[in-house]
Amino acid sequence: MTTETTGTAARDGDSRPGGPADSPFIRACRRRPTPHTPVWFMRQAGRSLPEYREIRASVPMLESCRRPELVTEITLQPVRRHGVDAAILFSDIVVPVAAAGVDLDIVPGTGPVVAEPIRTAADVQRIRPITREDVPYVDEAVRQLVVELGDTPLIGFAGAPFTLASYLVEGGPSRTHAKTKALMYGDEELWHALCDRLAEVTLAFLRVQIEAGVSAVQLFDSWAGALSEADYRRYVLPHSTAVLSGLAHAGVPRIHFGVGTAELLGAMGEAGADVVGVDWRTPLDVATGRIGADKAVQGNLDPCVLLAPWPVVEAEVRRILEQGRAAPGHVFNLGHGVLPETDPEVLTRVVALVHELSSRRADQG
Ligand SMILES: Cc1c2[nH]c(c1CCC(=O)O)Cc1[nH]c(c(CCC(=O)O)c1C)Cc1[nH]c(c(CCC(=O)O)c1C)Cc1[nH]c(c(CCC(=O)O)c1C)C2
Repeated sequence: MTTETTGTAARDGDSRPGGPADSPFIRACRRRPTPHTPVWFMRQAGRSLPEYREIRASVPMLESCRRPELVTEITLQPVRRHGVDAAILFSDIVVPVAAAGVDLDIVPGTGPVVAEPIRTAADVQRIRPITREDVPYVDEAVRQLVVELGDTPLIGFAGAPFTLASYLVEGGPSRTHAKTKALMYGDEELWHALCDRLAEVTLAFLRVQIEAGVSAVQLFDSWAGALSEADYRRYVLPHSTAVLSGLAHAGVPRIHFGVGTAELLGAMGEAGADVVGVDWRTPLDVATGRIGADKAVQGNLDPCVLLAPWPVVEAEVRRILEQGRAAPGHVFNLGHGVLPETDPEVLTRVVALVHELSSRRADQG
């Protein structure tokens, strides 16, 4: 496939049988009928896979995100092993922020750690706007992957302004997001300036991935569930809307995900999503009632259930498929990322089970 044919305009009308745009995953995102319920797993590339641990043993996390040949290999691993319906680019939400000039590292066993946290207007100015030249390795990896994946769609992603702001203001992972909220409530102008800048970086990063050929994008606002709906609407929604509505004409479905967001599901849909990710706390039929019939849902198996005996896993998969029927489109996934201690064979079995149960139902009409 040439560069021209992977462009947005071509993909928009590209629903030729067999192409990624006609895959069960993209069809479900667009609320079209599918031969089976598509399934992929957040954090499907990662420490649950021995082949991933082997590659990463000698390469630090951020460096592995900057080496296209490693990104390609790691992204493909779960597709080969599990037969999932979509690949997700191997990267991290802090990759574009590092490219924007923020000094940070991803520390094993901890996560992102920022050398000098962002807490003043001058700090915000240290976050530069980015272009493709700042993330050439992402552009290159996506182009390689689109060729390697053939008919399997590739999901691009980025962190949403609130979740990124939390790492930048706290300086690292936080349970309470206390410093972030103190800044948000204490200096609303500075808060919005920070989120404006992060929305700009995020939008640019997603556009690079779309130009390079990803078939869908997911905006991770993992920690938005820390806020009330009123505060979410006031402090966060405008910025996530700037990102998602900025991609309204990009021709790819937009997935919006967070954890603990039962009260925010309606607002997260309003931000301009085609698909809303739901964690395990809200049944998919209830979630659909909150999100509305004009959006698909993604989720929502509790990642901890994968550590239980198989009959428990099987019963939960059946329940979620059943409740997912209330939605106009359902992408099966976990409610959050795969835990490192998960047996990868269980993931493979879940993919087969989702396909088997849902295609039997499709056969019956
Ligand atoms: C595999 C991995 C990643 N990031 C980190 C790791 C662990 C590094 C290691 O192997 O040591 C550090 C890494 N990066 C981050 C964390 C979380 C730290 C915390 O608890 O705050 C860790 C351990 C921050 C991060 N990073 C990400 C999020 C949003 C998703 C989520 O909520 O889990 C968040 C919050 C996105 C992310 N990060 C990653 C992906 C890969 C694609 C896939 O899903 O297969 C994705 C989508 C990759």
